[in-house]
Amino acid sequence: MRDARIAFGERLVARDLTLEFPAGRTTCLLGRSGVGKTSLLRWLAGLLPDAPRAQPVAYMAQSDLLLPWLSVLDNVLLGYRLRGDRVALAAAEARARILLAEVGLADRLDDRPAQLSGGMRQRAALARTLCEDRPVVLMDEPFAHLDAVTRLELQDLAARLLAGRTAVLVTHDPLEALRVGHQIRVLSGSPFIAGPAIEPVGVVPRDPADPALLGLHARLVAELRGLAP
Ligand SMILES: Nc1ncnc2c1ncn2[C@@H]1O[C@H](COP(=O)(O)OP(=O)(O)OP(=O)(O)O)[C@@H](O)[C@H]1O
Repeated sequence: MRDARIAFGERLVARDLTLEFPAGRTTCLLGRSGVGKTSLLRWLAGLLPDAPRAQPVAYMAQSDLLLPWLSVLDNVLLGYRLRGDRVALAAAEARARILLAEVGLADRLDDRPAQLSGGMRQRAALARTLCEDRPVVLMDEPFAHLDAVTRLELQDLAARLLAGRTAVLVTHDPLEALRVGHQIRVLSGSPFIAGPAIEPVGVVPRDPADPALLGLHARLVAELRGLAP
């Protein structure tokens, strides 16, 4: 994005914003609550009035946006159903079943979203996003509300499935950014600016016990604590 402006009426979230999201890589966005992370994702998705029309993206919003009257499996396949491509739908169904097994919902395919816990709904939403075969994937706190072990497992899964795609992932967790991000940007200020790109070494998903990661984690936490909310 180049010289972009993000605003809601008088409220200026960002101006003259130039950011690069390397192709085929995952960029993680960190920043205090309210700084403008979701707004940036929505801008990238072409969902804000000032934003240019974007190419089709897979977008995982902060709320799971599952349709209550559809089963878990049908929710994951919703995009394919709406596009009405029967051939793509048949192929996607096999992929959806595998993904739902990988997020631990193999025995919940026929449940309605209301029958799931919050974390399960989030896992279903994650499966739906990853099932959409799109080159650009935008994810807003995809692993919030999950227990620590599930969170690590799904970070691994997402890192594997996002390989080769251009992904932008918003998170509040610096360690998560360090595990799955090829590039990390910290947003701060109002209107916000993005700090320099941090590019941890090693392949993703990185080992959370890697001492180099823990050093960077301490640095990121200190940086975030120093920022005004
Ligand atoms: N639809 C909207 N109308 C008016 N103001 C909005 C709208 N959406 C966001 N804002 C404002 O834009 C600013 C950035 O909000 P945004 O949701 O992008 O922050 P965030 O960094 O994603 O926060 P959080 O981490 O809490 O989700 C906030 O001041 C918010 O009030």
